[in-house]
Amino acid sequence: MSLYKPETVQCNGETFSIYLTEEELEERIAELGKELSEKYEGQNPIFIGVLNGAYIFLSDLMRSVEIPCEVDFLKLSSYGDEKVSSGEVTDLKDIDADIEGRNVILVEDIVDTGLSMNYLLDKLEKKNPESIATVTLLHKTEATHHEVQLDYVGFKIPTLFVLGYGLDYAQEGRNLAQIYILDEEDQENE
Ligand SMILES: O=P(O)(O)OC[C@H]1O[C@H](OP(=O)(O)OP(=O)(O)O)[C@H](O)[C@@H]1O
Ligand code: HPA
Repeated sequence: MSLYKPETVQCNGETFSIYLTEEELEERIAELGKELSEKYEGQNPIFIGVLNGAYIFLSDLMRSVEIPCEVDFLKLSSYGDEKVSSGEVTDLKDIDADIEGRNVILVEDIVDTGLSMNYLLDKLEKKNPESIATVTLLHKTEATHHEVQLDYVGFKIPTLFVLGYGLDYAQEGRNLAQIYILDEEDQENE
């Protein structure tokens, strides 16, 4: 299979450079899968992926987990076509599964301001699961100003816009096989 992984990429007129390679992603996701397999042995956890961004990460993460598990999805939006959060979360789809009494693993592609994760935790806790753990591939540590519980973090990253491996800029770029970052100078000039 050939993967789409150029050194730099133009998206909506802006230039992004490679930040995390396919190998780095694979290695870290295998580690996370191993940790989750050990932690949830015998518990049949349910992974809940947050559409759209988390679909590629979730698919790789689940396939690195070596215990019985299930999956469901919900869908939110707060960025629209912009690089900054609108500050409001729009619910676009709820989960179908009944998670009462279940061990839930909530999977995000990125925690930026923390608004979405904070909102999701509140929403899922009301459904009375046995436990909720959170996993995010990327965490913009210095940008997060909402209170969030983060249990498993793939990579801590700077406050710069990123793209690829499920993450978009105005819906483009999700099919890139690696993570790309906007040049710091370009971001500062905005
Ligand atoms: O921590 P925050 O500032 O809330 O940002 C994180 C959220 O932003 C992105 O979703 P987006 O609203 O862009 O929708 P998408 O997943 O469909 O791209 C991402 O997938 C997270 O859900
Ligand atoms: O840096 C980002 N890139 C893509 N989507 C996002 N959603 C929040 N932050 C980001």
